[in-house]
Amino acid sequence: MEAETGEFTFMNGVMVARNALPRIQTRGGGDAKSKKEENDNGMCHDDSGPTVKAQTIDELHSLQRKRSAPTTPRRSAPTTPLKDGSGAAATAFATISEEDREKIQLLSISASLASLTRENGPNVVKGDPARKGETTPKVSSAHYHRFVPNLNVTDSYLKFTHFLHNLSPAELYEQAIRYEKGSFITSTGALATLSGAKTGRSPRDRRIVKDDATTALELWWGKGSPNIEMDEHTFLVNRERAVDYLKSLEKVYVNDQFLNWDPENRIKVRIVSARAYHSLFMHNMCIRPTPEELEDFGDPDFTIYNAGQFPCNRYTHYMTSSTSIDVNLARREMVILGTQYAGEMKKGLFSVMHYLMPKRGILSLHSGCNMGKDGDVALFFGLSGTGKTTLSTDHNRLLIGDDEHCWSDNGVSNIEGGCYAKCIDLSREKEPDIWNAIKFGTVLENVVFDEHTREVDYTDKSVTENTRAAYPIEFIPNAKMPCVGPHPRNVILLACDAFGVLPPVSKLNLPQTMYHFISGYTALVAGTEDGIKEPQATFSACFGAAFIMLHPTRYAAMLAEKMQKYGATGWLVNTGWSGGRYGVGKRIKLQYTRKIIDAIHSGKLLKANYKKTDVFGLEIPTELEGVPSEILDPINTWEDKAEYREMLLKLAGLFKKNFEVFATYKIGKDGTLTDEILAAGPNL
Ligand SMILES: Nc1ncnc2c1ncn2[C@@H]1O[C@H](COP(=O)(O)OP(=O)(O)O)[C@@H](O)[C@H]1O
Ligand SMILES: C=C(OP(=O)(O)O)C(=O)O
Ligand SMILES: [Ca+2]
Ligand SMILES: [Mn+2]
Repeated sequence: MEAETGEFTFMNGVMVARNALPRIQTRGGGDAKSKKEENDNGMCHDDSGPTVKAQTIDELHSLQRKRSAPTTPRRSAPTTPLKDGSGAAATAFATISEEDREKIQLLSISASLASLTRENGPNVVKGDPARKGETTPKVSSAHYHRFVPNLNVTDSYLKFTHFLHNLSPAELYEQAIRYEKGSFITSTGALATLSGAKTGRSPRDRRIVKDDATTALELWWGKGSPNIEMDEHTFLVNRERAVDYLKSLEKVYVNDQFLNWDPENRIKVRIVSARAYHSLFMHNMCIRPTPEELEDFGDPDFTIYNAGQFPCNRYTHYMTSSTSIDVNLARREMVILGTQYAGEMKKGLFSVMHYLMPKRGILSLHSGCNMGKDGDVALFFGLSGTGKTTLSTDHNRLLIGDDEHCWSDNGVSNIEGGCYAKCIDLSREKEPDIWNAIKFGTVLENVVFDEHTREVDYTDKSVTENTRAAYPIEFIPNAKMPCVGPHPRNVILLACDAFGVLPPVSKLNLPQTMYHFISGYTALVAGTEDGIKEPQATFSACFGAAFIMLHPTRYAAMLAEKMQKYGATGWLVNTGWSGGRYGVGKRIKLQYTRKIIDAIHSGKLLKANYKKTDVFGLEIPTELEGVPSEILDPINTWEDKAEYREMLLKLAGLFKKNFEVFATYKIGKDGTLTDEILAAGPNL
């Protein structure tokens, strides 16, 4: 069989075997030429199915994508007045046309990208420059606000800036995979990305504009404050640098979204960024507008310029590294240079909320939040890695949010629209809801995966220990939508005590709750290398000193007032070590911590028998269902009791020392709470 050797040739466009085997007969058999309905040119053809409705390849491709339908039914403005003269009134009522809406959006985005020293906003065009024919008609900003020809024209003035506005996750996947190195789809459909050299926040590079008028007086400055100052001029230098960088690119991503599920206190945010990864991250983390809300978005209340791939200029005043995260409250803008860590955007906006909300009498909280079926709400405060995300994600309760909340007279509301979970050592068994949330749409930062199967190895720390997953809150099956709830019943303060001396759970009175809230203690282990490392105590006021804008006592006073008013109970939960310090003991089993949390929620723990510990004076339960009784008092778990005592006193001393700076401040209007709070600390 010659044909099987693959020797074919073309002859007058017809493929024949070289040694000219008899022609293969077409379906139907017999003499083809005798059948009228078949071609008579002697060529094979395939008429087995219906044909496509396109004449060309381009046409075929254009058939594939359907234009997103306008979501709001629009009343079109009548072109001619109606006979009864109602035409004018009808025109006034009519919503604006699609075209005008588009122009308003273009102008708003052009204004966001405007240089402050040169021409007005740049010429912007919506769509991907790589996909010609899919962009909207180019609209020059000159059409709108430059009636006099500007002779002082630069090259950037001549350039059109393409922007991709609120792309869908699918579109952002395509962008990331096509244009950003290190972007891959994992076996469960998540988008694996790399955040670059920075895999965590850079608090020492975070600067806030200090002006003479308001911020100098209002904000917390000086010792202990996270707010490192910068002047307005330097901010503008960095802003110009970021904007120029963004405009020099082929295209930028623009996200228009919301913060805060409380409709009365919702903030409109715009994020301009250079990477699809950043756009998808914020799509997941902020509240996603409905198509209708997006059409009526208008101008944002706050704008982030994320030029993280580009460094700041070290010759610029105040700059101490190539990274700078700058917040200007008066301009309602934030600039990011020299770091691509996406958490910087999320936590930057949180800082802004820590300023805006208290001004309205609303308390902003660095806490997770969930709610039982009966409407009992719990807050979970704690520094990074203490368990806010893990413990607020509870299969038996409704998740309101994992990290940032507001507590107003109406109850609690989540600031965000998504969660940002740590994934180091993540397991399906221990944290099934987070595990299952890592699917299509989720951003997976800095994880390591099998190059072929794309299965993620959550134990691998090759890139960083701070591996993360960012997903929309709806990816958690029992998310509470909308993410709001009534006033909290329990306020749980989480500490990961690597000294191993704090009890797994203590019931706190109000002054104790305030003492521990202001202290904001946790102890993690410095360094991730092998070998035993000394635990490092961290005190971060309000469990979020890195994000608060006002003096800690301002938030503490509001928390005390609200807890008192609504009768919430405070708890201190140690999610850290038991049976010895880090290196000797072990981290308390997540299973036990969950039992403790369950008993707090159900109200059972409130009714338990308690005894008081010495030094810290904490009320600890003697028994708790599902938890071995001996671990409830940490001294039982230490082999060497003298060593325990030594460690306990050491930690107590660190608490005392940390609190010294707060001793001079008064809390509450008459300051009555202050003495009680001071007395609520450890006794040495
Ligand atoms: N007993 C425990 N309680 C809470 N978390 C624990 C416990 N033991 C281990 N962990 C792990 O500690 C980490 C807590 O991190 P996370 O919940 O993301 O903290 P946060 O949201 O406060 O930054 C998770 O990786 C979790 O699996
Ligand atoms: C995103 C962060 O928060 P957390 O670790 O509390 O989840 C962070 O600190 O960068
Ligand atoms: Ca949503
Ligand atoms: Mn978290």
